[in-house]
Amino acid sequence: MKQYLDLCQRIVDKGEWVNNERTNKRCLTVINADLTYDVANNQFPLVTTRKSFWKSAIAEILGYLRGYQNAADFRALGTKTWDANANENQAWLDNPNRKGHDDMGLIYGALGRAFPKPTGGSVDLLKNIVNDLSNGVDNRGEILTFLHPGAFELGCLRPCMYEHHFSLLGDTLYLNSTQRSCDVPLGLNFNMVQVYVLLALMAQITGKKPGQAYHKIVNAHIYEDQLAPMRDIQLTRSPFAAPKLIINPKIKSLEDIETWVTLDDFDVEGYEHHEAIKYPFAV
Ligand SMILES: Nc1nc(=O)c2c([nH]1)NC[C@@H]1CN(c3ccc(C(=O)N[C@@H](CCC(=O)O)C(=O)O)cc3)CN21
Ligand SMILES: O=c1ccn([C@H]2C[C@H](O)[C@@H](COP(=O)(O)O)O2)c(=O)[nH]1
Repeated sequence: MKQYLDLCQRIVDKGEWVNNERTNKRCLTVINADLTYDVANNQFPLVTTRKSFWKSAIAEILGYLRGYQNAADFRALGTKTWDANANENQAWLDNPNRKGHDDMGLIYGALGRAFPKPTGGSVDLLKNIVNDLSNGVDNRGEILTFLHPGAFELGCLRPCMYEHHFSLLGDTLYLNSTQRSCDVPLGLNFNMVQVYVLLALMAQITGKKPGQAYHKIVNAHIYEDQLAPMRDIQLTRSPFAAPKLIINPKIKSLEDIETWVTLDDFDVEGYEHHEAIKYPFAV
């Protein structure tokens, strides 16, 4: 939590204003931040200086792992967070590749679960990684990527957290996740949860011990209409201790994640938080 607040404070104190064309808003911006999550000791990086809707964040990452590309599928899992990007962004509404209401196009898991090969056909990156790790193999390239520059015009948004690289040292699993663009008041709340859950879940289904998760952020920003609530409300609050994440131990395979896992299989213990803050969302 301290590292999150430090990043917010750094943006407020040292950020530079950058005009963003896609959203037509200005963003107070810094370049490069490195966050670490202690999954080994179950220090769940949930924001406590406002109420965090952690179940929505887990629904998003489950949807990515399942290869979803439709906002209705994300709603069925328990989050409405993709509705606006699927249905309210004019550039995507005008894009001839959009296949109707709720379509998000070729994004995130839709790419990572069927990454097109230059020679034809596709690779299920996630399945290969799970197979390797389950067999104790780390080929130094256990990379789940959602980034395909040739597919940008086929999706409603380029992936923000675009790469997850898994590593084994003995029977301990590590994760390095990379994010190109980060809406710190809204998105990062979720992204910290997602990096943590991804390592915890992958360790559980491959029979490894979770170690640390390292989260690299390149462009970290606060939109102009989010600055006052961040600076004048959230940053004046004192954080509470980190809660614990409980994952149903019956989740044992990638197939479990693909078929029956729901948000009921996740719980948080000891979550003390301040009141919710409603931050504006830039579409
Ligand atoms: N501008 C922007 N910021 C983002 O963080 C973001 C995007 N766009 N587009 C793609 C996804 C969607 N994400 C979202 C979308 C909405 C919320 C949001 O409204 N959060 C509220 C309430 C969540 C709830 O009730 O479930 C919050 O207070 O955290 C968060 C992340 C993250 N990503
Ligand atoms: O997981 C996510 C997804 C999105 N975001 C934020 C980062 C930016 O504010 C927007 C995406 O806009 P781009 O113009 O494509 O950079 O969404 C996030 O923080 N986390």
